[in-house]
Amino acid sequence: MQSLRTRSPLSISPNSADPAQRSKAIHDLSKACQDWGFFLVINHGVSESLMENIMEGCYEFFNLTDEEKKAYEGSDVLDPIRCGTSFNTAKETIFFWRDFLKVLVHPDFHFPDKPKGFSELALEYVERIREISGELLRGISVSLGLEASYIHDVLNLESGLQVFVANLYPPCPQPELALGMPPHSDHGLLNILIENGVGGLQLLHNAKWVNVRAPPNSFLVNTCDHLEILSNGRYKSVVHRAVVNNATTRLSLAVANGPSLDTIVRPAPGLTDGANNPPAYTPMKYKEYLQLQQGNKLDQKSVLDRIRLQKE
Ligand SMILES: O=C(O)CCC(=O)C(=O)O
Ligand SMILES: [Fe+2]
Repeated sequence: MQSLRTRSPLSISPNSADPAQRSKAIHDLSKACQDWGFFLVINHGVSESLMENIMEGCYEFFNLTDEEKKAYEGSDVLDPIRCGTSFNTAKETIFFWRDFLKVLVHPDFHFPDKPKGFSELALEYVERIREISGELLRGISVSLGLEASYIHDVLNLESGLQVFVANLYPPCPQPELALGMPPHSDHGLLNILIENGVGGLQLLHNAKWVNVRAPPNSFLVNTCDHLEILSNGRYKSVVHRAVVNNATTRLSLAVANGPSLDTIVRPAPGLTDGANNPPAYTPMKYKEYLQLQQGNKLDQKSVLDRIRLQKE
């Protein structure tokens, strides 16, 4: 797997003092986005203890009683706090071997008030993730030949949507008959994931499933549908899934970073030209896209396929 071994995400900042290091990092970033759509960020400056404590908070949340968790169930896909099983049990006939907690944490911060202290930790964690995501998106803008602040400005990241998603996959007696999460791509711009050292994530690369691990203290980042739209298909979102095992509980924590809900997203005009490279996706408001994806069965890249203009 491609790994982005920068000294810190800051070293890809266009304002970095060392131009050679900066251009190497941007080149690596561009290659990682094009070749794999998944990469590791190490030496990112987020403390080990914050990463451990936030995972611990997730375990404790899932260990609350069913009664306590019921208060956070939610009903609408845009409810600020939702927890449950599978992905969307209203639409699925076969459920997935997964418990989840999904919380909207930006532009307004929401969070369950239990377990004690979890909310304060989460606030600190998602702020750090937003800094890393913002820095990576500056590098990605430059790698696409755009102004460093292009993605931030055009997609209104000042009020960008950030979603905290904890996934718990308990041991499954017949793992070969079940999936934790079905093949899908993610809706936003960049997802940033950590896990508890138990494998299970797989990505589709050249029509084969490849196992992916996020080593301790690293972030596993993947490019999502709205980066594919904005880059007019240059950086594709990658289909991935979670498999389960019969021995150990797996916990993953993904933070989704996307445009603001009211932004209409379209391919960057600077990356299209009339005849040779016309816009390949219909503009759509991010909120509508999200409602379509979260309100249905999770199915490969089905929502992106609906707005694709040139069929692949
Ligand atoms: O658990 C995992 O590793 C995958 C989670 C995931 O794909 C997601 O939350 O979108
Ligand atoms: Fe995902």
